Amino acid sequence: SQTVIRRSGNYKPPIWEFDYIQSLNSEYAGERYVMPASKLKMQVKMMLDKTVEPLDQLEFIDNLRRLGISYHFENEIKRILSVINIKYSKNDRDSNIKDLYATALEFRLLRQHGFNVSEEIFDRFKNEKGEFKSRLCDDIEGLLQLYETSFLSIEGESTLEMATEFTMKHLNDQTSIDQFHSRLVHRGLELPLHWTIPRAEARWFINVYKDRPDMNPVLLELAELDFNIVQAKYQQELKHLSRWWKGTCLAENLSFARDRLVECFFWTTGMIFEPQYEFCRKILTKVIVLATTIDDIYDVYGTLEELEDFTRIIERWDVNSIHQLPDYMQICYLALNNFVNEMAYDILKENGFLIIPYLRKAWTDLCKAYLQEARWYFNGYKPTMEEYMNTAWISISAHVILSHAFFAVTSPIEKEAVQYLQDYPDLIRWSAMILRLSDDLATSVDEMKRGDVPKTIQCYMKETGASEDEARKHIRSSIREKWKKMNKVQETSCPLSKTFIEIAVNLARMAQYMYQYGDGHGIQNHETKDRILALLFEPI
Ligand SMILES: CC1(C)[C@@H]2CC[C@@]1(C)[C@@H](OP(=O)([O-])OP(=O)([O-])[O-])C2
Ligand SMILES: [Mg+2]
Ligand SMILES: [Mg+2]
Ligand SMILES: [Mg+2]
Ligand SMILES: [Mg+2]
Ligand SMILES: [Mg+2]
Repeated sequence: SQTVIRRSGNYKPPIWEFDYIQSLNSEYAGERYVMPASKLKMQVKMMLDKTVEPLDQLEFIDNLRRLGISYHFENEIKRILSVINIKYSKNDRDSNIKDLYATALEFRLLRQHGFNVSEEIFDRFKNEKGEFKSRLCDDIEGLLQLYETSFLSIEGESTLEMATEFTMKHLNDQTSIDQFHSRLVHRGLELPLHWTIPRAEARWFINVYKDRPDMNPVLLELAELDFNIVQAKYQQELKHLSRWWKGTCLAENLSFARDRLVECFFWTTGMIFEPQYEFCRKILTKVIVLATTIDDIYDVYGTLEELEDFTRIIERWDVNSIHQLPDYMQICYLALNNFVNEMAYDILKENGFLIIPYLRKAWTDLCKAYLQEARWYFNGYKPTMEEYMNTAWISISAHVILSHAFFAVTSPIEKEAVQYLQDYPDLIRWSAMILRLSDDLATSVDEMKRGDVPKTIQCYMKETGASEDEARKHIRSSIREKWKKMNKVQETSCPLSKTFIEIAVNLARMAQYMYQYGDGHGIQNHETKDRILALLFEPI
């Protein structure tokens, strides 16, 4: 047979090997810190109850969120915000004129917690021409709060749209501000709070909060202790997953593929961080590591004929035909089949609901999209932007990740919600689009070098004649537009749980986090390595 030329991704071996992961052993994993942590939580609850001034309550809540410990106080926070919301909606707001800082903070926290607030509240800060008053330029705290709040906007909210531009401009111009605020400003301009995953914010804000003159030592102590306890939990989960991954032998049998177990697990800690969702993180890590491997089969290694055969067998879900496949595809197919059956068994046992048809559909849709891209590549066809995006929002695998997440966190499983999910609702689509756009910004230059289907940047440049820089700028503004659609979806009622919606939104956040400095997943740049060290391996 003719010699087959196979591409290579030139992927480096994993940074963290099996033996290192198995050696992880944090003192915070034991019982020793359970009592001290619960004592500190009681103290914080009492402090929260004793806080009566609305602005103090809002700042307290915002600090709890940014320190990563608000999940312990959800009921208290909901109660406090409900009371504030009642006053807010009774038009009391005009009586005690709040400054921009308090107004923006209140708006952001109320909207974040699902209360219905209108951007008209900011009209008071505009001049007769409808622009923000120039005197606001010196109000750093106000500008910063308005900036962060503006990222919660939905389409049509022109005041918040204008607020983003206005605050970005004046925050960039700032010269004389104190160290604490300049760190918040720099951080926010790099990645807005609304786009940041909770764990990353917690690790960073704990350090900044520590230096604040008016910081609350009990809050700081609980934040540090809780961060370390949760991190130790992650390490236990990672050790278990690393044994599973080694047991599949996929890394050595498919050595052309990315071997990125830790990065795949890291994705899941950004998507759902609360300790009790261990099962979900384990499922999602397996989904992402399998998607990464299969993606490399289609993008790097498989011949078109092999890929056609693999896709056909996936479509039929026909384990009896895999003897026709080359060895590397047989073992990968069986790993996928075993994983799907294992998860389906767990869910059938727990919920009495058979999910195999739904998982099959997700993986089949993914492989068909992968095949479409491979056909374009091998035939040298350059898709239009529309053709590309119609396939690429599926090939980025977000719908697979989120379908599995749904079944992992939803109990009982209602048929109506399952059907709603099967049609890939807007929430899935916008999260997938942000993942796809972020991924293409970071990975497509290397993908073009090695040989791959033209991605968003290349399609846009071909279609409009734009330069690469203009294409990147267009994609970044397109990401902001997708966020407005996602912010809208969060408001509309749908049969999906708040927990699941948060996972979908966090997937978009995690995409921007992983790809902020280039391909953090495949190329393992030092920024992503440092972030994984800080979030998964190094206690505060
Ligand atoms: C989890 C993922 C987001 C999905 C599978 C691995 C990824 C990191 C990414 O990998 P990539 O090769 O960049 O995807 P694509 O560009 O080939 O679609 C696609
Ligand atoms: Mg203050
Ligand atoms: Mg390898
Ligand atoms: Mg691909
Ligand atoms: Mg790829
Ligand atoms: Mg890519």
